[in-house]
Amino acid sequence: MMPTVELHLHLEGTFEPELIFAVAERNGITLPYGDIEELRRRYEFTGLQNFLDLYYANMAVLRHEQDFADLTRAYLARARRAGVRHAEVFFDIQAHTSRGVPAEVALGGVSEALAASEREFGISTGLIVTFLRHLPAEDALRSLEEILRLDVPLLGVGLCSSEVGPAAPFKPVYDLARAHGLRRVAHAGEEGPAANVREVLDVLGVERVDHGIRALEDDALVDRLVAERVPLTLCPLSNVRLRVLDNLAEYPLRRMLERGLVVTINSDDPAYFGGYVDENVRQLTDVLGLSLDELTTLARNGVEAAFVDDARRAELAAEVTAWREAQLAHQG
Ligand code: HPA
Ligand SMILES: [Zn+2]
Repeated sequence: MMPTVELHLHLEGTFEPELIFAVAERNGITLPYGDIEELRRRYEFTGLQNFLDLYYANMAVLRHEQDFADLTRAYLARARRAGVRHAEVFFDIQAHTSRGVPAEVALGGVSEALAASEREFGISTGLIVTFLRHLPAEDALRSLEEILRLDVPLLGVGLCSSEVGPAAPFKPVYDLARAHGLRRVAHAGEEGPAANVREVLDVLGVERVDHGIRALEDDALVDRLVAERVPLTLCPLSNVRLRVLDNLAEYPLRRMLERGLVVTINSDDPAYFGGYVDENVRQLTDVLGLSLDELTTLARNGVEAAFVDDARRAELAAEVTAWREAQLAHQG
């Protein structure tokens, strides 16, 4: 199994139908679907918004600290089987506080599970709180101020949800994050144009771009991303399911690698999009015929793009090299 760094993963997007039903039941909540099969039949999306509607509806059964811990542990257990060695996970805190779950309850459960991850699953972790672009930026700022007062280890901040309206109003959020030594990422160039990628780089000062696939529409921007080695966290199965692309065969991965973009493969919302990171890599490898060199580059890009210290980066890099050598020995 290829050792993998996962950098674009929404914890709420790992909420599998079986666990949704189990958590709903123990919380005394009746779901608007009769059974798991009926829920699964809704997993046909026409675009980002139509997916987000279901994603927000399902996460509303999460109420107690244990629910958030169970969600996080279930992801980590599955990620381990996918070869994930380091994960920087997104958590949509406002999607929980806005429906009355206290930030300390939601973050308490998530961070408890993340803190045990190295010991339980051998996966080092970091927590990135992602603010919702469809809500006012003032709400995000208040939310970050509240989180900073809590005793929760935080790696960074991000921005997600519908890619409509400018990102610029979120600048105070990113400035505050930077002042507190937090790392900064944002979704851009998924459904929105390349100009959105420029905006999060120039105005928010992000260090990685989540998705960013539509940056390809702007040659000068691509040159800049290459020159500055700004990583793009790609999510191939997500892009196909949300109709950013028609099918995986059209995925411009090889073009991006040949251009020298620091691209990484990730799963986004694997419970909704048909596969965890191993499945994303497997399907891309089958459809595009990725070589061992290309897979190695993808794995090394993940190591480069991770927000880890030098010691952890060296360990992760050594695992990739050991995997590559085992593959070469196997081929030879
Ligand atoms: O793919 C996505 N895009 C934007 N916001 C999201 N929140 C969960 N998944 C996504
Ligand atoms: Zn995402």
